[in-house]
Amino acid sequence: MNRSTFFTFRRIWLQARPFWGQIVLLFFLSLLATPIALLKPYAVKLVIDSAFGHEPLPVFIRFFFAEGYKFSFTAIIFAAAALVIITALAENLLMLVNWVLTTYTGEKLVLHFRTRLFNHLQRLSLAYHDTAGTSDSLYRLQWDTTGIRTLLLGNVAPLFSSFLTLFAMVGVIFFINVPLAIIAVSVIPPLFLLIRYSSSKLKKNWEQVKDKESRALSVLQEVLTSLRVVKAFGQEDGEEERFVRQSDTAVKEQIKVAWMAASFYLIVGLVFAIATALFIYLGARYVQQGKMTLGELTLMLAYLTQFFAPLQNISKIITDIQASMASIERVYALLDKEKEVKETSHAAHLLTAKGSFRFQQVSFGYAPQKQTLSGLSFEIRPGDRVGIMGSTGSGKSTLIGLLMRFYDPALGQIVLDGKDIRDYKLVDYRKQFSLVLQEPVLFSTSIYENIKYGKPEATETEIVEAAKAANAHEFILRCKEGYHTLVGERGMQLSGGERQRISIARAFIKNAPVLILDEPTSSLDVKTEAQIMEAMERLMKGRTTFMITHRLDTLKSCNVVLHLEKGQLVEAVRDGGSDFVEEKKKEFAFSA
Ligand SMILES: Nc1ncnc2c1ncn2[C@@H]1O[C@H](COP(=O)(O)OP(=O)(O)OP(=O)(O)O)[C@@H](O)[C@H]1O
Repeated sequence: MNRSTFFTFRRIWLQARPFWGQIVLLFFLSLLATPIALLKPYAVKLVIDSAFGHEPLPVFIRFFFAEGYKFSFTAIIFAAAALVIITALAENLLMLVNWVLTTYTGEKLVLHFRTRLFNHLQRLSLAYHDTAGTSDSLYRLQWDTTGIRTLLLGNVAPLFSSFLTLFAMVGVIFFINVPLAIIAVSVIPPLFLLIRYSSSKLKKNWEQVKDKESRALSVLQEVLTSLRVVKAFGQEDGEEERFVRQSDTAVKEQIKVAWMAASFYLIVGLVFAIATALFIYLGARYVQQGKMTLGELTLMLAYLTQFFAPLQNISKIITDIQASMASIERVYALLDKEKEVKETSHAAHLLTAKGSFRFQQVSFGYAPQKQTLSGLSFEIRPGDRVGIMGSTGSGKSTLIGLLMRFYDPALGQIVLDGKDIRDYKLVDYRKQFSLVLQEPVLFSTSIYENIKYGKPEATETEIVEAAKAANAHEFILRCKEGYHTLVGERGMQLSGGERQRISIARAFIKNAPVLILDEPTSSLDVKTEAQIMEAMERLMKGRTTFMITHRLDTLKSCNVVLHLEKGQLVEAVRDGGSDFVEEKKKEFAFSA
């Protein structure tokens, strides 16, 4: 085991801390399997050597019989039959307890690991998610996390008990016959060399399989979440082909792994067969020469199979461990990704901000070599209504991303109420914002729950008030189940205007001092837009508002206008909104 594998094992063991008790108990239960395995073939030896032959009964069986019955034929075959039943009963009882405890511990272990990853994923920066995409994270969350169950319960615990059974078997067969035992044990060194060689290769292949499978899943996810576009462009067959192509590469990798594992087992089987052949040849000679009884040979042969069983188990488990380790390492690779926006050690609590912002020479780029925003400086007072305009790709959404601390500036600083925003607790800071997007995001639950999302402790009266303020109450009452109507995945069962009104109600109920509006009416018809603008006017009152818009008329209601081009602030106008807009209108008419 190299250093990094050892380190990963240590992390896994620490991760499983709440379940140490159960894991250790499972381990002890598995130890009971060894004496049972040793007792199982003993009944046949009793019948051959003691019932038909003249060997005395072993002490531990003689103990159960009255003096006169110790050597009778009936007593011996009765003892053999009883031994079969008792060992079978013990074996099955053990299996039952093992099964239940393994399922319980395994499911809890995975859930615990999955929750930790989910928690981390939600806090990873948007920059990470934008680059990695959701399906890879989903695959790691759903499939790779199960590696911890397979490793600790399906691999490591059985590995220990297999080793113990192996040692016990070695002891027993050496006790019965030394030369035969040497033949049996001679398979161990070549077997371990083989395991060492193939397990490192298998691990690399398993990593490839996981990677390819996660890519195939990403095609599925992309298509299922964009079905409208796929259907509209009649691309169903094309997408199917893309899915099959991606899945095919995963299948090819799987086949490679299967080939490697199967060839490995083939060689292992061959090694065992050669040892067994030698064993039978020598054993038969010993019986012929009277050096051992037939019962002993039968018992040795049974032990030989039982000696090979843990060895076979060990080789299988060590190769299986590679798959679990590949999965777990993928999970840890995600857990090790630093949350990009971090609080400073002295981050302060913030209850309700006044809402004044200052950008000081702020620069930012998604990639280190390319600046998306450069040297932005401006000042916003509490209650300002800030319109952000600029051509597409000029950096408006990026500016909002920085404002909400989805990203941190590479240079410069953003100050809220006189303090760098990095010096506030992140949770408190984000509570200062309400967000209304062009494409409102709703969750697949009821209208009621979607509004409540803005304030989980809200009462029913507050929810209805918020809906009224958002001009949403009437349409909600017209829905079949009123506030308890389900909105479908991402709110798809509602119209764009209805979704927007719910998202405004959600912003109302949050009652945050800063409001972000990202072109909230640009995808609506004129009548709906008027109703929504009216609700929005109410929402903006008394809050610092940042509004991204391409519409010059919307800018008229703003007292500050920021004009971005190519990541730079080309104009910042205060209290000249109308004149500025008229000027721009002329400019655009001229350039058109
Ligand atoms: N997650 C991202 N990773 C890398 N580059 C990005 C990312 N998001 C945006 N960009 C790039 O940053 C630049 C500014 O994008 P941004 O979305 O801020 O512009 P915008 O002004 O809001 O555009 P639009 O009006 O079209 O929405 C663009 O060149 C864009 O390609």
